Amino acid sequence: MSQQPFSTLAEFKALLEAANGPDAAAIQAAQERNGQLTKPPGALGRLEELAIWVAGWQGNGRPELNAPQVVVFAGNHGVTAQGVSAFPAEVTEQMVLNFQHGGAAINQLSKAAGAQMDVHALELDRPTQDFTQGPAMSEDEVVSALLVGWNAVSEGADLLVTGEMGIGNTTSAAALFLALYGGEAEDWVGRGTGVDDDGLVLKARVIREGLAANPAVSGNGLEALRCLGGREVAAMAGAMARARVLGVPVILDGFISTAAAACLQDSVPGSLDHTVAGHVSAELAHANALDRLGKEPLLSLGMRLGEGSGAGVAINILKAAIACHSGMATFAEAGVSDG
Ligand SMILES: O=C(O)c1ccc[n+]([C@@H]2O[C@H](COP(=O)([O-])O)[C@@H](O)[C@H]2O)c1
Ligand SMILES: Cc1cc2nc[nH]c2cc1C
Repeated sequence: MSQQPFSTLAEFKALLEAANGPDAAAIQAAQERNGQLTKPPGALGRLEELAIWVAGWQGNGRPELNAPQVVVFAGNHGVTAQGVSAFPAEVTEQMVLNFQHGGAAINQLSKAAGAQMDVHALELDRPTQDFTQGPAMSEDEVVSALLVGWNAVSEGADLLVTGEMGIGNTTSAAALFLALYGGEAEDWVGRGTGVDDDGLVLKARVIREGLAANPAVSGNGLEALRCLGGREVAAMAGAMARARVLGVPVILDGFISTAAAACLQDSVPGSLDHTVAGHVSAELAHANALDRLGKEPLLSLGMRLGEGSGAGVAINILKAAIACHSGMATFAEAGVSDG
C-alpha cells in the first residue's frame, strides 16, 4: 500500500471534506473561563475571541502557544517569461540561500516570535509552465507540491504560518483570484515587487490570457490551483489542509498565501475555519480578497514582503491573547468583586 495520504486532487479534496470542526466542549469551557477573568466583560476586545477560537482548534479550554511553526515554500514560475516582475527569477533561489543562512526578514520575525522556521524549495530548476500557454502544472505535479506542504507540518506544532518566495507569484495569485471571484483583470493585479504602470497593464493582459488558455478554471479551486498556481502556492495549500486535519490553527499571510487559501475554500467551503488573516498587505487587491473570504486582518502595517512576514508578526498577537486567557486570575481567585 502506498504511504502517500493522497495521489489525486479528488483524494486530497476528500481528506479536507472529512476533517473535523473545532471542539465544541473546549469552546464552551474557554467562553466560561473568559467570563470569569479579572476584567470588565469584552475589555480585551478581539483578543478574547482569538483565544476562544484557538481553544476550539486545540481542543483545550485553556489553550497554550508553545510551539509555533513558520514554513516558507519557494517555487519558480514559467509566467516570468512574460516580464511580469520587477526582479529576475534567479532571486527566488538566492533568497532561499538567504533564508537558510538566517538573513531574511522572516528569519528575524520567526526568532522574535519564538517560532521554529523551515524552508522548502520546490524544484527551483524546473519552473512551472507559462500559464498563458496552458496549465502551469499537471495533476501529478500539483499533487507532489501539495504533498510537500502536507508533510512539512510538524506534528508537535500548536500554530502554523505558511509563507512563500517566488518571483512572479503575485501574477499567479491575481490570476487565481480572477478565476475564483471574477471581475476585471485590473481589479486583481498589483505592483508586486515594484512594477510600474506599464507593468500593471501587462500583468492584467497576462492573467486574462491565462484564463483564456485554461477555460476549466472558473469556479473550480483545485483546478485553478493546478492551472494558474505555482508549486509554492500549492505547498501552502497542502500545509493549510494538513493543519486543518490536525486541528492546528493557521495564520494567513499576504496576497499569495491568501490565494492558496482561497483555492481550498472554493473547493471545500468551511475549510478555512481554522485560519485567521494575519495582516492586510499593501498589494492592492489583498483587502478585497480577504473581504471575499470574510476574514478581518489582525494587522495593517503597509507590509508587502511575503515570506510569511505579516503572519509572523501576528504570532505575537495570538501569544498575547493566549497569555491573557490562560494566565489571568479569575474574580474568585483574585478576590476581586465582579460587576
Ligand atoms: O505577500 C504579499 O502580499 C506580497 C506582495 C508583493 C510581493 N510579494 C513577494 O514578492 C514576490 C512576488 O512579486 P512579483 O512582483 O515577482 O510577482 C514573492 O516572492 C512574494 O513573496 C508578496
Ligand atoms: C529581495 C526580495 C525578497 C523577497 N522576499 C519575498 N519576496 C521577495 C522578493 C524580493 C525581490
